Amino acid sequence: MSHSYAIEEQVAVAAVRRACHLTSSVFNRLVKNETLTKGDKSPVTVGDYAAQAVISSILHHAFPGDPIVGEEDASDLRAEEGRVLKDRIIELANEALTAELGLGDSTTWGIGPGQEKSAEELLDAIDRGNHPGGREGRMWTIDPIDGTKGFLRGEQYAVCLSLIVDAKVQLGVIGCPNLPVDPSAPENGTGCIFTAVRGHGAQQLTLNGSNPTPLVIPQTTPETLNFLESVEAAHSSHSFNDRISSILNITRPSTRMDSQAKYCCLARGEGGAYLRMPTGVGYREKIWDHAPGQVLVEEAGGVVTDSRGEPLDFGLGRTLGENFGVIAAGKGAHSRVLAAVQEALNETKAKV
Ligand SMILES: Nc1ncnc2c1ncn2[C@@H]1O[C@H](COP(=O)(O)O)[C@@H](OP(=O)(O)O)[C@H]1O
Ligand SMILES: [Mg+2]
Ligand SMILES: [Mg+2]
Ligand SMILES: [Mg+2]
Repeated sequence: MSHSYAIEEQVAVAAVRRACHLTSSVFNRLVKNETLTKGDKSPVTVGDYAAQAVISSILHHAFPGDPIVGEEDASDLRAEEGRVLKDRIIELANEALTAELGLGDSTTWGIGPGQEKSAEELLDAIDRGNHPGGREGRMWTIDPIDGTKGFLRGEQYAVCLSLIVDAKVQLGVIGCPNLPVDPSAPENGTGCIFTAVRGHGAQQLTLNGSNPTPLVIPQTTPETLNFLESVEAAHSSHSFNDRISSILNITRPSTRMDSQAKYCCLARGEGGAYLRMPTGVGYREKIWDHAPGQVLVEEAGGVVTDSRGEPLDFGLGRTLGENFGVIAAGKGAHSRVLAAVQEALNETKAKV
């Protein structure tokens, strides 16, 4: 029997719950100057920084020796111009670390409610996410807000955490505060957590940690297959997906959604395939954007590969290396989508 990672899962779910509490409460209070534009032109908010500080602090308490590959770093906050932003982040992180969320008496693993931390401790917690990644040993990935653009629009985003051991994702936890608990009754409320442990299945919980429901991707027929894709046209090629839809005679329009909520929806049978093909050359996909989603979909019975049909390699560092895109789908659908993708790629090559 494979390792159950029971303590890791408990700590990871608690950390994601605290971070989701933070991001959903900050959204309505977010003011104009609380968002920065990073060097790569992408946005980052006080919510991203504070959520990484919270998750990293909880992981450090429970597993002090484990390295972390986190999206954000605190260098902009340590500069004098970052003072106001920093003070706000410290306030938000401490609010989330000390909140009574009904996680029980969990002082042993530091899942709180804990003590307030100093600014220096919280900036250091953010910067502990600077691990370069690699092929050996245990490491966590944190994407404190995946789909920051969706978060800013009030649409989908996800708080994403994974544990990678010797380049294999063993545990994935994804919190989706804005995702309907029951897709067939969206009026019944939003807020879900998805968890998966390799060899032990995938499940959905409510945001307060209750109602565990096992997830299995249903069979799709040509009539029910459709694509999940990014909202942002710069993140994946919409026109390529249209081409694949037409090769496969798919008439249902693609469902556009930000973040790894796409992997979560796929895992619970909303949408038959997630296709993310590069829009140009040069961008390398980050491991924190795919690690928890990959184990979740695989444990729900699906398949995740690149456009060559190769598994994603989480042992290359902070990125997945040269970008061959991502195809995630249920078992039957995956081979059909992969064949169509390869056909479309060959057509393009033949034209050049
Ligand atoms: N040119 C590009 N191609 C593909 N992904 C990109 C990209 N630029 C940014 N991204 C990534 O796309 C993620 C969002 O994916 P999606 O479009 O599925 O919502 C971003 O995560 P963050 O929002 O965490 O920064 C970012 O890492
Ligand atoms: Mg980002
Ligand atoms: Mg991301
Ligand atoms: Mg992010």
